[in-house]
Amino acid sequence: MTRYGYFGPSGTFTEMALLDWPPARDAERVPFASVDATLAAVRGGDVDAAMVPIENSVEGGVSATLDALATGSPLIVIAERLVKIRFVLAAREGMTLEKVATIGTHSHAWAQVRGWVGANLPEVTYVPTLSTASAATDLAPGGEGRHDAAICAPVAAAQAGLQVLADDIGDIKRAVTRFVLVARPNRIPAPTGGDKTTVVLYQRKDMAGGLLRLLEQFATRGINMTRLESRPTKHSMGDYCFSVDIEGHVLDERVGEALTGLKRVCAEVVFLGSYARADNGRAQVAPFNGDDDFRAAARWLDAIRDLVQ
Ligand SMILES: O=C(O)C(=O)Cc1ccccc1
Repeated sequence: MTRYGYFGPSGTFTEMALLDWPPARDAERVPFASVDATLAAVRGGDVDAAMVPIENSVEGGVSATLDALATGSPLIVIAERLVKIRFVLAAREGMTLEKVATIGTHSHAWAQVRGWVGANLPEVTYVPTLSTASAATDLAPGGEGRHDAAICAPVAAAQAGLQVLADDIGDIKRAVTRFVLVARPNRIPAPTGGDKTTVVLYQRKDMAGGLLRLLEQFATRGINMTRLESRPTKHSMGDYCFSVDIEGHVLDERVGEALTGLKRVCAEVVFLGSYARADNGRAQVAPFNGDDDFRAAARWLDAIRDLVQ
C-alpha cells in the first residue's frame, strides 16, 4: 500500500491538501515536522510520495520547499492541490483576546494575518512554530503552552480542544496556498491536456540579458509561464537560479523543444515534473505552436533531409 508523507502534524493546511488527493484518503498518511524532513522521507524511501506547500497567493513561494526540490537527489512533482486558507486565533479555555500577549504560528501564516494582528493586538509578541497545527497542539492538554494563543486552521483548533477567540482573521480573504505531491522520479503522469511542468534553471554565467535568453525559449514556442521565482544558489552573493512553472506537459512538442533549447543554453536544467493542474484549466497554446504544427514542420524537414546522399 502507498505511504503518503506530509508536512504535519495532523491539522496543518498541508494535511488538508493531502486529504484532497483521493488516493491518499484510504492510504497510510505519515506526518513529518518540517518540509525538509518530509522531502528527506521521500528521498530515503520511508514514504512513496509526500505533500508539501510550495506557493501562497499572498506570501509567494515557500523557500524551504523550492530550495529542497532544486538540490539533492532528484524528486518530481506528480500532482498539485489548491487549498483555501482560513485562519482562526485559538486559545485554551479561560484566555480572552485582551489577555493574549504571545501568539504562536507558522511564519507563512503570520505574514498573512499581520494586518489583523496590528489592528487588534498591536502589543503582541510573535512566537514562530514549525507549523500552524503544532502551534495549536502546543496548547492542547499535555502541551507545553509556550504561547497564549495559536493561529491555525479551524480543524487544528478543534482537534486540540481550543476555543476560537477570533475567526477568519486572514488579511486577504481569498488567500489560496498551492501544495505539491512529490515522489522519486520513477514515472511521470500521462498528459491530460491541462498540465503544468516545473523546472529549475541555472544560467551558464551571469551576463546582460541572461534571463531573457532562458525565457525566450518559452516565448518563441508560445508557452505560457505561470510562476517565475529567483532563488539564491547559495554558492556566492548575487548567484541565482530560476524556478519556473509553465503550461504544458513534457510530451507536448513545444515543451519538449523548449526543454532541449534550455538544456543547450543553461549550465543546468533540473526537471521537476509534469502533472495535471489543480484548477482544471487547459493550457494556452499560441497560434502555430500546437503538436500538429511542430510535427508537420518536422516531417517537412525530414523529407528534405531524406534527399541528402
Ligand atoms: O503550517 C501549516 O499548516 C502548513 O501547512 C503550512 C502553511 C502555513 C500557512 C499557510 C499555508 C500553509
